[in-house]
Amino acid sequence: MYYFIVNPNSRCGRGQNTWNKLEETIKESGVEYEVYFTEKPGDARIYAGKLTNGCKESNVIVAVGGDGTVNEILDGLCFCGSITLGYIPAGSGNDLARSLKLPRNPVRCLERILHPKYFKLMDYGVITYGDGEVAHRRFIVSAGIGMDAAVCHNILFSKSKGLFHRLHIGRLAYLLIGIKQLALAKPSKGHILINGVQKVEFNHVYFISAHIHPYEGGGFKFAPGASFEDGKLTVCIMNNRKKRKLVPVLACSLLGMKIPNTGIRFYTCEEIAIHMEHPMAVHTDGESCFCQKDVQIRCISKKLRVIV
Ligand SMILES: Nc1ncnc2c1ncn2[C@@H]1O[C@H](COP(=O)(O)OP(=O)(O)OP(=O)(O)O)[C@@H](O)[C@H]1O
Repeated sequence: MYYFIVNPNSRCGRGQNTWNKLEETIKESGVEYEVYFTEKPGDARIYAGKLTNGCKESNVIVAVGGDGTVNEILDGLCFCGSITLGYIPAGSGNDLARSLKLPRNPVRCLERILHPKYFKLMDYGVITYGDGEVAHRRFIVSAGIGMDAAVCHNILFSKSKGLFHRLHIGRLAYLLIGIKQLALAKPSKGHILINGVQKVEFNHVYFISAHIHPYEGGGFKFAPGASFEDGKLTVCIMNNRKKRKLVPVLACSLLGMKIPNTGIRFYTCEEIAIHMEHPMAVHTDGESCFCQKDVQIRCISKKLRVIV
């Protein structure tokens, strides 16, 4: 059985257009399917939970939307039966699709899902945060604290996002908001604890992101070495006394060029605890986890079966 969970509002309405293009092909294929449309944030998580809770059958859950929709679905999944995830990108950033090199044409993506040849057992991450009531949230692409998350928060609440998408210059919105956040960003002191044993202190951290996949923020290749099959997080730490040194790092990440090694450090680990002296914005797959001083992030190895 195929269950499609569609965010009709992803990329300011593109999700609905994408679904309209897909539906005819699905009907023609004769497969058994059901479709669920999200109406608000959180719906995809609820649908994914209801569809998989206690289910022992072999089902395919197909996300139609952006990285945020896949994030919610992954977060809601119950891994009790044989669950396979399919993804048809219809978002703004589409970092997961970029990493998996999925076809841009949604019908071609659908055909791969209806006639799958390749599956991958993929890692995912879990971020834990909160002082009183501790929250856990899964992520598929990356989670981070600091400037990158502030950009995500800004995009989520930006009024001009819709206009940029209607003009087909959505990536420009990310870039402009990124430049604004870079201008506003204030570094923090902080430290990390890698795999519970290695402590590293930092004096001027702008952001720390932990990656399962190399890209985040709509095409910034912050973690070129990240692999979704190694059971490890690639952690990227932007730490520099001079803010201007971050500009070439950000430019090279966006252009997919080799990142200069001044101001950026990488670690590979199964888990990391991050402490910042000041509360900073936190994101998972571009979705807000508010502002936090402490977060723990770990990698769950090869648990998610995905059609690629
Ligand atoms: N019907 C809906 N109306 C408004 N928001 C929704 C709806 N369904 C889901 N959402 C929320 O929309 C947000 C963004 O969704 P999604 O990630 O799919 O699209 P996007 O932001 O355009 O793409 P990307 O994350 O790749 O940049 C998520 O936070 C999700 O919870």
